[in-house]
Amino acid sequence: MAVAETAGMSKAKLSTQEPFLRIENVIKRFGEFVALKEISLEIYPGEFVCFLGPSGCGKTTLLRAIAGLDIQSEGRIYQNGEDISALPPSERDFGIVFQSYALFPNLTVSKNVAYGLENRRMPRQEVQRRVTELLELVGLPDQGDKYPAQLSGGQQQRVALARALAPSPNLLLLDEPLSALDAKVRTHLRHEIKLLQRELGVTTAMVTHDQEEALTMADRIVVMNHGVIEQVGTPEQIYREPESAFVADFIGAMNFLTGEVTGQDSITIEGRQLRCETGELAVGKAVTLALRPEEVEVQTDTGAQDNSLDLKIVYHEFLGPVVRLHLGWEVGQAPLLRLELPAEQTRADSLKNGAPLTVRLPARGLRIFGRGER
Ligand SMILES: Nc1ncnc2c1ncn2[C@@H]1O[C@H](COP(=O)(O)OP(=O)(O)OP(=O)(O)O)[C@@H](O)[C@H]1O
Repeated sequence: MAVAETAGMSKAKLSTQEPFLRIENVIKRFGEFVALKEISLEIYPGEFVCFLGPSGCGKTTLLRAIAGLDIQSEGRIYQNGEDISALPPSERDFGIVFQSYALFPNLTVSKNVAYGLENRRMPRQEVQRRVTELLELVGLPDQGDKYPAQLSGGQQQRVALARALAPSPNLLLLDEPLSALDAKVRTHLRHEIKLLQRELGVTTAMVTHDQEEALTMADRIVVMNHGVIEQVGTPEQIYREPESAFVADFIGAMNFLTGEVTGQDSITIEGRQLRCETGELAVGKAVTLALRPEEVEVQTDTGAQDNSLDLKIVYHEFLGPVVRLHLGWEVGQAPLLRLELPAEQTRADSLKNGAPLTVRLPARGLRIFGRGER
């Protein structure tokens, strides 16, 4: 099925396919406030796409526009080649799961799952067969006669998923489906939803503000901020090649250093010269350098090396498997960099606050953004 092919598909491959969902210049206003500012996006058959961003960035508004629950103020939405821009939700082809399970409390689990099918006047026997199939699919084969209040949060969310999938929609919309659950259940269900989505091959868009959720579940992540899309890419692209300082900061941990361009391959930070590809940037331009903590190298051999800095441990935190070090010029000053080292490879006596540490900032890891972009 399309899913196996879509997972990890390259950009080039994706663009040769017809998108299943095409969002074109969508604007959504609430009075004076513009929640979505000309959003354009294509989602391909069988893809699992996550809308990720901070609170208020517009991800739920975008999902609701796709569902027709909040019609966009401008722009068009096409699903499977059909212009659905003005269709009411009842005439669109999707299943949706909300954060709050939104099950009918007075109906049994089976009746909840059957709800959409009975509305479509499916014959009773067929409804029963489908409900049994769905409950098995979500791992609740024996719970049909219970009421929602008799189930745990995770189980209720499985029922909500079964209900959304019952009419075999071609599009599954998930609005923070896991955020009300405790951490262990969340991680487990994350994996199960992903497996189920692959098995069914249903095109899926999920809203989340949890970057780990997006990184582990999505084929592609749409990073949003203030009503615009900052970047669209595979989890790896988003993590390794952030296109803006916002994305670099929002996904994973990042060190930011302020500096100034001094040549085509050099930058200074606080008077120290670093080798770094600066491309077309003008000499004198103020920039922000970004480097992941795991890209900072501890220099053990003596002798001057490119891009090395003699720093001190300003403070450190023991996190079990790793020790997080905050490094700066002097103890008492704001730290400049942070990095993590495996706890078992670090001697406790070498980790005293104030202890000197020489680190290297490899040129290949340094990303440059214009100052003030964040
Ligand atoms: N019905 C509405 N009336 C007025 N403003 C709204 C309405 N719905 C959303 N907004 C505003 O639009 C912006 C985007 O809201 P949206 O719910 O899409 O954000 P979000 O990214 O999903 O955030 P969160 O993670 O907090 O749910 C917010 O500033 C919100 O206050």
